[in-house]
Amino acid sequence: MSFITINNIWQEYGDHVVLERLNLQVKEGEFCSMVGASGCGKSTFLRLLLGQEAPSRGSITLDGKPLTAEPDSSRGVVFQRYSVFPHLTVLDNVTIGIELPQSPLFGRLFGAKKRAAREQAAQMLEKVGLSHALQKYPAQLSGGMQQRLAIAQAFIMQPRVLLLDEPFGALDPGIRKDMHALLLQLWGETRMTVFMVTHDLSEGFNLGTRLLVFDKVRIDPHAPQAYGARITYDIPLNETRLSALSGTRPDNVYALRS
Ligand SMILES: Nc1ncnc2c1ncn2[C@@H]1O[C@H](COP(=O)(O)OP(=O)(O)OP(=O)(O)O)[C@@H](O)[C@H]1O
Repeated sequence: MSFITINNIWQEYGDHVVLERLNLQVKEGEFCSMVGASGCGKSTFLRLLLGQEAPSRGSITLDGKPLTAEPDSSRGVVFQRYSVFPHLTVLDNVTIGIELPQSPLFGRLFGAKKRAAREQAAQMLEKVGLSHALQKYPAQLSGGMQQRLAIAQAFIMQPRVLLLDEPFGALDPGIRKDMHALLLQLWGETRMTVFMVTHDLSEGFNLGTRLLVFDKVRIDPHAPQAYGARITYDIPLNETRLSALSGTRPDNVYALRS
């Protein structure tokens, strides 16, 4: 059964058609890698999935219901350059991701619950290689470390849908490999549905269970903005990996098993 259904969506800004006739059905737990030429609308598509923008035409449904206008905790996101909370330490930046859903009113936990949340956050930060920087502030971190902090922040929330916009682009190759392994591990454990934009084809092929290629099929040389991109290829990948995910997604899993 389709979890996310994209029904003939178009996105236009004035007379600039960015996306046209996009149709897609995604089952829960799929990992969609998305590639395409620069400027063809991949990030725009992510914003539509996030609910940050509404499509000019067409509809998106999640679990059979229209996407809510405002992003909520069911959808987590990592942009290529993510802004973490500058006034919070590394540890607090991740702990708050556990605190907010459990204490929406105060945004804070106390006592034993707070200690457990900090412990989980510290474990996640260890997985992204930041255990030595728990008490630092984002401004004291390198760009790659800030990006890993952003990744830890998104992963700890374990959203139902994880939207990744070139999340590993700024990382060194060795660290990128570690992050790939971590993402696949968390995806396997939580059955998140993942949409990941990448410019690195091998990354797209290696991680995804599906590769979506965005491209224009119609081009008017006199009016380059008259036609938008659509999904021109939809290639199944790593199918055994998807079928290995059995059962239903556990609710409220904040503890990460290693
Ligand atoms: N709010 C907006 N208003 C006007 N034009 C926009 C808006 N948002 C995006 N665009 C245009 O839509 C086109 C697609 O942009 P988008 O960032 O989605 O592409 P992309 O495929 O993610 O590119 P890249 O791979 O370089 O990140 C661009 O030409 C951009 O200028």
